[in-house]
Amino acid sequence: MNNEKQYILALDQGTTSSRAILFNKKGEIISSSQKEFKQIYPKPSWVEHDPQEIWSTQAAVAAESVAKLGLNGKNIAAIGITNQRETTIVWDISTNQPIYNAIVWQDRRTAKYCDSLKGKYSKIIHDKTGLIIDAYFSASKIHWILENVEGAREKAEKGLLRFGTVDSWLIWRLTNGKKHITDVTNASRTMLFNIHTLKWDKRLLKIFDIPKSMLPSVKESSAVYTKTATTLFATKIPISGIAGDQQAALFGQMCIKKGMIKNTYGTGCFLMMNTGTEAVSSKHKLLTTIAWKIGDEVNYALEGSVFVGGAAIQWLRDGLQIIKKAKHSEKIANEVKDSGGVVFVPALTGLGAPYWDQYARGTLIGITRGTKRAHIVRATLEAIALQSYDVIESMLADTGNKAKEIRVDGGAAANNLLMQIQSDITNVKVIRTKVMETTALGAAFLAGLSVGYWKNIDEIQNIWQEDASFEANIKNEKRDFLKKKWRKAVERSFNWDKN
Ligand SMILES: Nc1ncnc2c1ncn2[C@@H]1O[C@H](COP(=O)(O)OP(=O)(O)O)[C@@H](O)[C@H]1O
Ligand SMILES: O=P(O)(O)OC[C@H](O)CO
Repeated sequence: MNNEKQYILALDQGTTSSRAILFNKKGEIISSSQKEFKQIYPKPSWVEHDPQEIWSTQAAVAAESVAKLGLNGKNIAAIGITNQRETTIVWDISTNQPIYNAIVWQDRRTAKYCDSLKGKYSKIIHDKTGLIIDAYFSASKIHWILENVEGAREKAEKGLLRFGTVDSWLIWRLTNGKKHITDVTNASRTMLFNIHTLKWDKRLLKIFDIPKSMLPSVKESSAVYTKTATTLFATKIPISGIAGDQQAALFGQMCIKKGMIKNTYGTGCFLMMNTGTEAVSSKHKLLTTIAWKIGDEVNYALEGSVFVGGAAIQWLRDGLQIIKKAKHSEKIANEVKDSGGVVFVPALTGLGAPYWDQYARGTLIGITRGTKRAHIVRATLEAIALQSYDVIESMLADTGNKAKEIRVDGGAAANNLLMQIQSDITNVKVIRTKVMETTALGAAFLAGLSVGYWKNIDEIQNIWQEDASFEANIKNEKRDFLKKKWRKAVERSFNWDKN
């Protein structure tokens, strides 16, 4: 193998776009391509994607990222796959066609069905899967397809249907229908997988009435699973890493030791803490999930998601129209030294972890005649940090750990003031990584490890680099004051939309 001309190709299939990124040995991006695809909203609260478009955009960016540097398949040492999680695709192996659109993780059509399971099954499902019963996860979406797509149930009983999260679907296509596999991280988001035994769970399959023949075989996150067919690239390339996008980001941030935390500030904020080889059951409504399995060792994580993170800044821009660009929020918020008593709870779509109140609504409170635009913008940055703090505090309470640092990435992590506020409020050092594409980087690391592109995790750890760090710089009284006001405001946002 000529190492100088060998790269790792990461396929990052996200909720709004498909990306392909080529990394070199130093973990640097040498090429990338991205294509957005259609969001389909057939009814309020329903969200779908066209699985064929997921595949065609992903294949197109993969080819483009390689071709634009004049490279070809021979220059790719391995492919790593990372993906939007929970999104559910069911296809028919006799036609090789999906029988319905992909039902996206955000889709709420199965909320009532999930509610009907709660009384009887909450504990057993939580004990086995680490998850809280919700329409978010794949199981109820598969159930819906089997119940609502004509002929689906009969086909499933005959063994003709396959289910996959997006990683499985991409691998099915990359191998021309030869491999039906997934990895433990994606399996752990289906609500059908026992995260302790690492097996599909018979009882859960019965509860959701799903035949086992539909499910992929479950692999570790870093291993040579198969090679690509020669349709996309003329050469057969090993596929050797798979992880759901938040888990891949945790790995890309090299949060490999127990207690390490990452926060991705995108539309929402996705927080994860590595809990080592122990699956910690949360007392604060966080999810327990598999971080990765490498060799025989499984690492677990606690996860908490904040629904509205950077999206609060989008709302200032597009809804209130008090800023022109997201990045202006930093300069404007810096015009004032604090929010002047204004607190904003951006519960625009309810509140996620650790509150889980779907009826909470946005609450802007503490306004006086002296309130200016800058106070509201600053309160919005504070809100992103305070929501993240709530999740981190829950993680620390669940584990008894002390946080040494928080590693951050995502679009809004570019905002230095937000990062400073995060450190001030949490009283923990915040470290922004140099390669902000940590999700793709994580998938590349997992793929590169199993083909020997990188020798071991120690070698990868030396690649990970910090861009900037932020240390807490406020007095305890001010921190306590901010938290106290925040709690008061959050309470006022609860249940607002309930009759
Ligand atoms: N400088 C900034 N300050 C604050 N928020 C920002 C900044 N730049 C981008 N954002 C916010 O970050 C989000 C985009 O981040 P990104 O990681 O691309 O999100 P996603 O992957 O969820 O689409 C948007 O919600 C945007 O409002
Ligand atoms: O595609 P993203 O980055 O919005 O991530 C989606 C998550 O995996 C959903 O759980």
